Amino acid sequence: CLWFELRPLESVLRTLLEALKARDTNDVFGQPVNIKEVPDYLDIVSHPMDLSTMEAKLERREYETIGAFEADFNLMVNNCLAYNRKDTMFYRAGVRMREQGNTLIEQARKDYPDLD
Ligand SMILES: CCOC(=O)c1ccc2c(c1)NC(=O)[C@@H](C)N2
Repeated sequence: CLWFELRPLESVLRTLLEALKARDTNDVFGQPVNIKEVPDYLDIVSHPMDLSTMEAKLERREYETIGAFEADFNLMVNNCLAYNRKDTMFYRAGVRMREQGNTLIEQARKDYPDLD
């Protein structure tokens, strides 16, 4: 439809974001980490990132390329792997999200090289 043609990047990133949300089955990446619940989080993570924040940035057209979107995705995953111990559900969810997300994002970069 016309919308996709006028803003192909926004359309591709929205589709990517929905696919990432669908793979977040434990819903650990959907919202910012709750600092009241995890008081030492900011001692270790200087730049928090989550899928809802990425969605807000997308809506505000803050991503100019697929690569810029990928950078926030990597930040989100690396924060998770840095904060959580290896023997936690959170850490395993981070490894799985990294694997599944990288596959989705790299495919989008191949399908839409002019958007990267
Ligand atoms: C209601 C308590 O929620 C949490 O403790 C919590 C909730 C979500 C989390 C998280 C912790 N830690 C994380 O590293 C990221 C990936 N997600």
